[in-house]
Amino acid sequence: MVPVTREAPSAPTDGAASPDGAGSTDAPTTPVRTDGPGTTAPGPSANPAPASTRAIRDSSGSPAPASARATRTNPGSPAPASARATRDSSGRPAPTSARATRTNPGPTAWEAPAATGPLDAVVELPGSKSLTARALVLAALADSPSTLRGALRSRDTDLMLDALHVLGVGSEVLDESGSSLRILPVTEPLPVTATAGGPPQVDCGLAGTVMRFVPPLAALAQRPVVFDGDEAARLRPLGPVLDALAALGAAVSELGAPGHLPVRVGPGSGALLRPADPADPTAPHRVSIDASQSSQFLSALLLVGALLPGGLEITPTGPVPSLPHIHMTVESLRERGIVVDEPSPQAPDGARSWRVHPGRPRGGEVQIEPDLSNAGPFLAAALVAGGSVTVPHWPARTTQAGDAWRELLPRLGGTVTTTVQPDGALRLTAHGTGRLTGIDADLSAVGELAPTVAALATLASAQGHPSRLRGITHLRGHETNRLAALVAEINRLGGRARETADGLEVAALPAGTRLRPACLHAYADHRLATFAAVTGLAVPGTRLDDVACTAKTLPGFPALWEKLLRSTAAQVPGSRAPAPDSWAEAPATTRTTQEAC
Ligand SMILES: O=C(O)C1=C[C@@H](OP(=O)(O)O)[C@@H](O)[C@H](O)C1
Ligand SMILES: C=C(OP(=O)(O)O)C(=O)O
Repeated sequence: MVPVTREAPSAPTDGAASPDGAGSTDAPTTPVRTDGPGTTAPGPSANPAPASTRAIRDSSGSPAPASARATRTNPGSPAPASARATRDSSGRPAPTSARATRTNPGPTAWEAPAATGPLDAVVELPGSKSLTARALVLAALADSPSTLRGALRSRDTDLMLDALHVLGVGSEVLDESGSSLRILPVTEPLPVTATAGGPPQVDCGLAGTVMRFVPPLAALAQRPVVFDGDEAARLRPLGPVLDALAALGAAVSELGAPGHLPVRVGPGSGALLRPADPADPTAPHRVSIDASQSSQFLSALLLVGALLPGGLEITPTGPVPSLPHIHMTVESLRERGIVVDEPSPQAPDGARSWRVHPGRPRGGEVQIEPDLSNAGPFLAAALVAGGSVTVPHWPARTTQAGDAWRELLPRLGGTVTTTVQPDGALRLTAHGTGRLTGIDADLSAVGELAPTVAALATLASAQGHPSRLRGITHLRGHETNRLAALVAEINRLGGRARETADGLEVAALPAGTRLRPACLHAYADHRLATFAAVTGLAVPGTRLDDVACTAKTLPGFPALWEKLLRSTAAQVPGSRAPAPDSWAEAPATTRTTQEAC
């Protein structure tokens, strides 16, 4: 296996490489083996990024120069400022720099509104983060321009768009909301724009999709690209992707802690652009990868596989979490004409291979589904407050993990009904009474739903019901160590939670226990923020140190949540929903307080 190199920390230099490697300064200088597969994300003190590697950021802390983030109608020509407006959490266009920097909690906390009565709400959700990320990457590599409708515009997806611009991809915003986008693709070697002050840089923010899906594209580019992100992103695991790219012949240099951002990835001698076997150009490239820490490692390779001459065969060495996300990747490829062979579901871990046949994804129209994972907190609110919450445009068939809400919510004390819309999609309604039940669930396939499940489990524990969430070891490498964070926040509320080897347990409290209002911590994690919002419904006085981090995947969350709570069935004539003890007397409004957590 070709080693990933670890550089003595220094300001990275540009290394324009021709596909045959001439002129590359991206090649290893001191080949040093770094981490092995299975590395877990170290705690903050275990992973200090060397100060000198931070020199690639500018003095303001903004990782990428503004020019690199400009939306372009074709490579190299900056688009008008209006085309790159994004929305802040209030829905107003945000300055470009707002999405390039980490959310700063600041001195104010958000007062999570408590439920004042049963709900009767319809919530329209923006597009799926995961589908938007895949649609952007595949549109970037397509055989013709693509038009995305219903795309999510959030911090993660805007960073993805910015990253693709660095790789030469063009884009145009087609409507006022920014959710209709035209993407102008590139062919390999991807025309990465040279920059004067060093290698082009990609800011991954805290987006797993950006930090895992884009480095393989840099391995097909004209020159190396440096990837970095938030401090918290430097703790997220990346090593197996780097190992796999290096094994395939890319030039990979770790600039900080082994297996973590920042890294430089380049084409090296261009091995990924040549047949794996010159004697048999139809033979696929082959690689093994340990994807037990994140399904995104496997998705990252699947997304780029068709571009390699002969295609790519990938064999995960062990279990893969979040399998619906792998199906989503495979379906996204197939919808664009790429042939993918999947292993038999019966094949044991370590003996499963995915083969992506060579080809170029088709461009054209793509409609993005609403984000069903982000539907979770809103649907959960019906179980906590009582009443009902409806999400329209729920796809009748989907690969999204969030479809599992249909099965999970009834196990937590709710009921779920659907009606068919004229266009064939569903209107999905969650109904609740305020009475919750605990759950014992293996969430390995749907780990991103765990924080919302944990919020309901916490409230169920105060009604006398224990819960156990299993199969989610990999949540320790999410935006924060979610198992540790959830346990800390549940206990801060007066619950009794503990980490297990592969998840967490929430012990039953005496039925009728009143949880303690507290100022909860988001850890810059959007799903910890929505955990606080859901628990706050039944624990009046709950506050949150950083609601702005919800902009990672759902800009406008506080306003949407406030609107949800205004739609109480109590205000609907004829409503007869029961009034649980936990309802607050205060009206449901979202406020911030000057008091810090
Ligand atoms: O591919 C994707 O879009 C995602 C895959 C999953 O990652 P993990 O397998 O790391 O959990 C999921 O949790 C994440 O929110 C999005
Ligand atoms: C794990 C998540 O995000 P990411 O795509 O950054 O991994 C998530 O959204 O729950």
